[in-house]
Amino acid sequence: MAASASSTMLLSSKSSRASLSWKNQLASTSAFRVSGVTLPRRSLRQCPRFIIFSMDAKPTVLVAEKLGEAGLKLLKEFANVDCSYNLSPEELCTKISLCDALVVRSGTKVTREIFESSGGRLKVVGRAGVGIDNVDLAAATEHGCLVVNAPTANTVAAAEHGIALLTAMARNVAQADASVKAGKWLRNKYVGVSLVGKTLAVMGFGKVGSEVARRAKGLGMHVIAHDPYAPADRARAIGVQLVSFDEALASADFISLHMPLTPATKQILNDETFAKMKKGVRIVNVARGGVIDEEALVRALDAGIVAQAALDVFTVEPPPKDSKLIQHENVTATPHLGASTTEAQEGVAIEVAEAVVGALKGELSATAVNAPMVPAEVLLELKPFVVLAEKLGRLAVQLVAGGSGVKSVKVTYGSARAPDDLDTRLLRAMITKGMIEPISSVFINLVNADFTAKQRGLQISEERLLLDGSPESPVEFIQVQIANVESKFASAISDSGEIRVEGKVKDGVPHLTKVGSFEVDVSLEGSIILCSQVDQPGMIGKVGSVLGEENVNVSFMSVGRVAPRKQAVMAIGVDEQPSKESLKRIGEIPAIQEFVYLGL
Ligand SMILES: NC(=O)c1ccc[n+]([C@@H]2O[C@H](COP(=O)([O-])OP(=O)(O)OC[C@H]3O[C@@H](n4cnc5c(N)ncnc54)[C@H](O)[C@@H]3O)[C@@H](O)[C@H]2O)c1
Ligand SMILES: O=C(O)[C@H](O)COP(=O)(O)O
Repeated sequence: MAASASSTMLLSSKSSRASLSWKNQLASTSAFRVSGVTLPRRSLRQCPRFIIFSMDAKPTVLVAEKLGEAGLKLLKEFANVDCSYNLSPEELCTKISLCDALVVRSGTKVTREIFESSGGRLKVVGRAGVGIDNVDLAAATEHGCLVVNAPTANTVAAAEHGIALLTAMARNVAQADASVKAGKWLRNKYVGVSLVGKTLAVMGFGKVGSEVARRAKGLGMHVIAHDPYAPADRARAIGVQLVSFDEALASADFISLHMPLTPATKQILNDETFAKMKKGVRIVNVARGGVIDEEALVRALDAGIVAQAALDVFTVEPPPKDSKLIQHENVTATPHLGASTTEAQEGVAIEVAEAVVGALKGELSATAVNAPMVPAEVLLELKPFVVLAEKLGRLAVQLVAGGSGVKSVKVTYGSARAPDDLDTRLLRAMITKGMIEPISSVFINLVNADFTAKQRGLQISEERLLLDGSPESPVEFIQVQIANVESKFASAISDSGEIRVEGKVKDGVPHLTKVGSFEVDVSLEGSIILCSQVDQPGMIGKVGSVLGEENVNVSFMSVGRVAPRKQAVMAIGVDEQPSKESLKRIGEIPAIQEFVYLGL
């Protein structure tokens, strides 16, 4: 098999200029990285197509917002880096078709138009921070683009800023500072409130929320938290009680917001919920502006329900200059500074650069936002089965008669592993890839496999068959069945009426071991010819000599039969594609009832 036909990278695109150039370079490359492991070139045939990347190629990374030096250095070691800040949406759309990865902070909207304008070249979006609400994840997934973020490096900075706002608000630091600078000395006006003994409700008890809680306890506050998804024992461990949303609102003197902006949290603080709060409550928001209905907050401030608010984030950033909220005397505002410490920015830059480089190298990222995370050791173990899965998908779909329309696919994994000890997402993605790519122009990868299958109305159900024996190998066999279709090779229809192909990995090489109800054994390394006939002597020789005359090398031959001299299926592995003329001659061999050539 030609290297260029089987080699591309994790997130490549059929139409990508970059992947074409990588493919060209692959032809002269002697080693490849597969999920962090360097493989010799001859291992290519056994590698899943979407996790290979040529170490010689240099992708292009567009850094659209200021990134810490250490991160830039990491990116430059691996890629051509274009730092272009303050691009207009139109300029970004123009540039993106020349880029394999894009790195942003919260200031760039990564819209559907950007993915569409990339022409399939954009493989990775790196968000140098936590929140990915500025990235159209659905569009990224549809375009097979991986989104990675930097979820941990700015946690402490955000928590510290939350505490800074909490204490500054309670003591009117910002307002008092402005008044002193204006030549005033208003000691009575800026009398604050104490924190000790007050109840703080942390809304969203994730990374930042729990760090805020820890620090607030150090200030002597009574801390409660609301988070429908947080484990109670994690809260208990730092002396925080998890409470319902309404209970948090009703009992808090201070509310600090730390949830992501999602459809469920959008404007979660609104007229109705402000009405449930203690009069004189104080609110801190270092999460996202959109979780507060800002007009309702102004009303609540005017009504004295909310005594003060300290806000780092806004629905529109920057907010309009004449915003009533910003201008409100009881509001302290900062320009989205939560993550802006020197330390956090260096950390975030390194975290995102590592994730982007890893993704471009074909490693499955630990910080992937729109793809399942498959740990490296699982990936390594599944590698040969991943190849098998794709090839079975390719075989199965080629056996479908034209006009049948594939709707329902059942995959059975025979395994001695406990059910929760086999992660099949990667295998499912490869079967999907094998089935869809030969019949469409879409390039399938782990990011878009399930989405694309769903979009095409392809239902893939999975079943585990628990086998006796050693669970050393993750999978004993994989069976792919396509229901409710006709086959162009009738013998591929099983006793139960579906097209069925089954395969195993033998000595690291994928083999086809069943077609319909016939047992065969042929290595899935080249392409395959399947013939059906009544079992009789001389058939292998007849077909072999037609192929030999054309110098087509036969790599494997195997005959599966119901019983001696009864119906049989002959599977022939070939290294080269036979000509139409040779295939016609095979079909004309009198004993052959039907045959099909299946490219892999
Ligand atoms: N201002 C800044 O510069 C800055 C810096 C860092 C993070 N952030 C923002 O802070 C927020 C939290 O970041 P994180 O790193 O802690 O994220 P995280 O994912 O660790 O925590 C978010 C928590 O919110 C919880 N949550 C989800 N829906 C909820 C709901 N309806 N009600 C209550 N809780 C809910 C989740 O269960 C999770 O525990 C994000 O919005 C992030 O973008 C802002
Ligand atoms: O979600 C985040 O990480 C913060 O909001 C930080 O955003 P920034 O990278 O734009 O500072």
